[in-house]
Amino acid sequence: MSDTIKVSVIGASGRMGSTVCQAVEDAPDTELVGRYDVGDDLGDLGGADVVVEFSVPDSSPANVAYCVDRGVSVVVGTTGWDESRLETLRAQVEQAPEGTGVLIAPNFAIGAILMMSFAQQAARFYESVEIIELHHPGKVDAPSGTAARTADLVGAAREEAGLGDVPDATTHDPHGARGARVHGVPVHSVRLLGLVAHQEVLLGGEGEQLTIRHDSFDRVSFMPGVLEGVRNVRQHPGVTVGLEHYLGL
Ligand SMILES: NC(=O)C1=CN([C@@H]2O[C@H](COP(=O)(O)OP(=O)(O)OC[C@H]3O[C@@H](n4cnc5c(N)ncnc54)[C@H](O)[C@@H]3O)[C@@H](O)[C@H]2O)C=CC1
Ligand SMILES: O=C(O)C1=N[C@H](C(=O)O)C[C@H](O)C1
Repeated sequence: MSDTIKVSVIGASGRMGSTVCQAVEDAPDTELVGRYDVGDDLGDLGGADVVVEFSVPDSSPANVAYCVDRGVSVVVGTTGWDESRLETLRAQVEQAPEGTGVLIAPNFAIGAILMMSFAQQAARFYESVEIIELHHPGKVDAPSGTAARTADLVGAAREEAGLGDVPDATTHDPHGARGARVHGVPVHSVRLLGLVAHQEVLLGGEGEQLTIRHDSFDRVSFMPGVLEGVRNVRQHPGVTVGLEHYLGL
């Protein structure tokens, strides 16, 4: 392997993809060799060592499979990777050339990764928990991948601690005002002009509340994490979910 990592970006015209192209061009140890967006022939992926994929939930699995089939490791930021999609991907990676790695990260911002970890740690101490995620109105998926992952981590920690359902007397909710339930955790999605990506985890106990909040004010907040993924994905063969596994968290 040479020192410079050749990187192609799929979804390169999008909000995230274009920011990633700039970050790859600016970093001293990466070279941008391909930009692909909807309708483009992925061809030989520009001869990339690593592909970064930020497209849409319904297209991401096919894009990632294309790379994996060719033994090209992928850093995936696109959301929507539920357990059944992950299972299919794991089977594809098993058939791929040895050493192929895929990193699927619902959120690359260090603060968001810490927020999820803190929420997971705190979950067993509180009877009540709710998640509020707030994003720009251009976002196509709800709840956010970060909120879904946080709810999974918190829900699993609650189960392990023997906590039951969150206390909630609601019996009449004709408009769905109590939000969605993900792994038993109420999740509320806000879409508002001016926002980028924000989340609060509210934990409530008798006479107290703990609020864990993270804000991404700019998409540059995701770039150190994306580059960390690019630099390390080939040393992590197979499928890894969450950048925390590369950070020793
Ligand atoms: N993991 C993370 O840290 C973050 C993840 N995201 C996720 O990244 C994804 C993209 O977000 P944005 O950039 O804001 O969306 P966007 O809508 O600005 O960009 C998506 C791009 O993908 C392209 N595209 C659509 N279908 C395609 C296909 N079949 N092949 C190649 N390109 C295709 C679109 O033309 C567009 O240019 C979303 O799933 C979002 O939730 C967003 C921010 C951070
Ligand atoms: O679409 C976005 O913008 C974001 N998507 C990811 C998600 O769904 O969690 C990460 C971050 O919240 C920004």
